[in-house]
Amino acid sequence: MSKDGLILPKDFPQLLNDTFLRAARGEETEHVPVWCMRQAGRYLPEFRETRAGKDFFETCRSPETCCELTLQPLRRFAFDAAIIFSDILVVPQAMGMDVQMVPGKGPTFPEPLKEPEDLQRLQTKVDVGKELGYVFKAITLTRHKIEGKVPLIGFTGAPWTLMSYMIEGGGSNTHSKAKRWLYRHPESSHMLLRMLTDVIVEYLLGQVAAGAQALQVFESHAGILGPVEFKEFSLPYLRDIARRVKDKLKEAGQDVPMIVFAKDAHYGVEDLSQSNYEVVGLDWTIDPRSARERTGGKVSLQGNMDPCALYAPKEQISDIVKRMLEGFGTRGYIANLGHGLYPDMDPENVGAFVEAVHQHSKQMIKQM
Ligand SMILES: O=C(O)CCc1c2[nH]c(c1CC(=O)O)Cc1[nH]c(c(CC(=O)O)c1CCC(=O)O)Cc1[nH]c(c(CC(=O)O)c1CCC(=O)O)Cc1[nH]c(c(CC(=O)O)c1CCC(=O)O)C2
Repeated sequence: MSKDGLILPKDFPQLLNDTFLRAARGEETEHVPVWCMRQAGRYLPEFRETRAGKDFFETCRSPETCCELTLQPLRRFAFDAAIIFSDILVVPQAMGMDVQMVPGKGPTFPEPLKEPEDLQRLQTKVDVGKELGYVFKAITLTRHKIEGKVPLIGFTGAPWTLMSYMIEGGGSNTHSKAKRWLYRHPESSHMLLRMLTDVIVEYLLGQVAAGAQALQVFESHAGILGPVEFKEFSLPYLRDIARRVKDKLKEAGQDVPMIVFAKDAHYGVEDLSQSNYEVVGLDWTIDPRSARERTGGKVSLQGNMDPCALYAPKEQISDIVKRMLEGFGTRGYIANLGHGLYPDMDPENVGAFVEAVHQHSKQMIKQM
């Protein structure tokens, strides 16, 4: 245990494939590592079978089921990393909000935050270990059961994305209720973003203590902000999270790569590459070569094939992957989609994507 009480993971099986971790740190690899956001998900028949008839958040609270769902895609595909099965909305729940996953509708908050006074409904001091201990248990169990095959990624939603859900009460096209707060109640907005940041820092540290070997922060709703609002309401909190998590981990002698994925935040790529994250995740609307130029070799990059390219015939997927690899280059690069897998995707095409990344990148690296 460190002097600050961060209990470090131990006694886990030895890691057999560290390609993903090396790529995150910009080190040499034999092939480009690949994983997919939402790789444990509804596109897999075995996922649908395990989830059948069970409430979504009940599933999230069962460490055994989360472990099983996390491992399912690894039994089919040669992914180079796994991401723990959970959801970003467990954080608002830990802060005292009721969140339900309504089939066919998605996340629903029966009592969203409407006015700044509603912040009083939130727990000010969240006991993260108590409220989110089930995620930590799932991580520890999965770290054992994964048998060192690949590293396990922990994750969280970023403050702005969670704030927008808490105010909108669910998904939204305009996010106008949440953005209204930014323009009308900037101080209360900052107060909520700070509260979320504090919980997220503890949550990520808890995930590492439980066994997470990398961390991804999802700012899924970055694109709804303009550059000015992004710099005020998203970026400072993303930076603060990485700095505080890294400072604590350093004290404990731990070095865990962190990935920031701010979807549709084209304008923020330069800033994100200087925000204490080792890896910047990209959606498919950014050209790989321009992302490399704009980040100037300061970080590794992750992404960014259009998920819909998985609807293409397999040979075409292979060509698209080859083009993407040529654009990013093979060093300091983690192949992924530009967003999560959709429920109607064909698992065979996911397999073709993974195979194409490995095959083309091995050839490219050999020819260097
Ligand atoms: O693969 C894994 O093991 C983890 C998968 C995972 C799930 N949720 C998230 C992840 C991490 C990852 O993407 O790899 C994270 C996540 N949940 C939501 C968001 C925001 C967003 O989509 O706007 C994110 C961040 C990543 C992202 O940007 O995609 C919020 C959310 N959670 C669910 C839904 C409904 C849905 O139908 O997808 C949403 C989006 C609502 C909206 O605003 O449009 C529920 C959900 N979470 C996960 C699954 C499994 C799957 O994808 O099939 C689901 C579906 C519900 C179910 O299984 O019944 C897991």
